Amino acid sequence: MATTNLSYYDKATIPNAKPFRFGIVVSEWNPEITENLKKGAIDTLLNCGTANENIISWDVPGSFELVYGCKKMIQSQKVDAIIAIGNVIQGETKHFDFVCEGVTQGIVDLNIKYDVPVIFCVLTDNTKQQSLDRSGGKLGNKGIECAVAAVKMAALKNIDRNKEHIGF
Ligand SMILES: Nc1c(NC[C@H](O)[C@H](O)[C@H](O)CO)[nH]c(=O)[nH]c1=O
Ligand SMILES: CC(=O)[C@@H](O)COP(=O)(O)O
Repeated sequence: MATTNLSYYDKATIPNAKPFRFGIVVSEWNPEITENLKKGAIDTLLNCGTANENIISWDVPGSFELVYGCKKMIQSQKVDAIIAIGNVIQGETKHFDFVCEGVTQGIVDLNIKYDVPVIFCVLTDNTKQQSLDRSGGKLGNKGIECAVAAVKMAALKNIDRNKEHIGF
């Protein structure tokens, strides 16, 4: 059964994003999809109070390189959360499986190793239509969903700071 719409959120349930700085790492494979995911994410971060100058975005060649790009961003930038954006579409061979497995486990590993939440915004679809439907189509935009997750996780990361300062 197809998923529910990915784009609905209630701002009242989301911490104020003003204090936070966000990283976005974007795969250049399937740019028609990943650029829409990126736009949805940025629009949502701004709508939740993030200052434009507090969003830093890097591109990497493919979803498999998202792991290294996120690691490099964690090591060199002061960010409160990172959104890893990619789109892997099934081809003729098992390559899809290995790319998806690699980026998935790699992002899990980053969340374990470092104290910066990395949000999994990678569409792993059987067809391009499934990707279109989830990047601004009839099922919404996963970039919006992941930006909301990034704001909530940034607040959790800073839970020990003054609570009213981060909107609890
Ligand atoms: N087929 C897709 C790829 N493949 C490229 C890999 O991500 C990687 O860049 C390459 O194996 C070199 O290390 N990447 C996607 O993001 N989406 C695809 O559909
Ligand atoms: C999903 C992919 O990795 C893309 O490179 C398609 O690969 P293939 O058609 O060779 O399986």
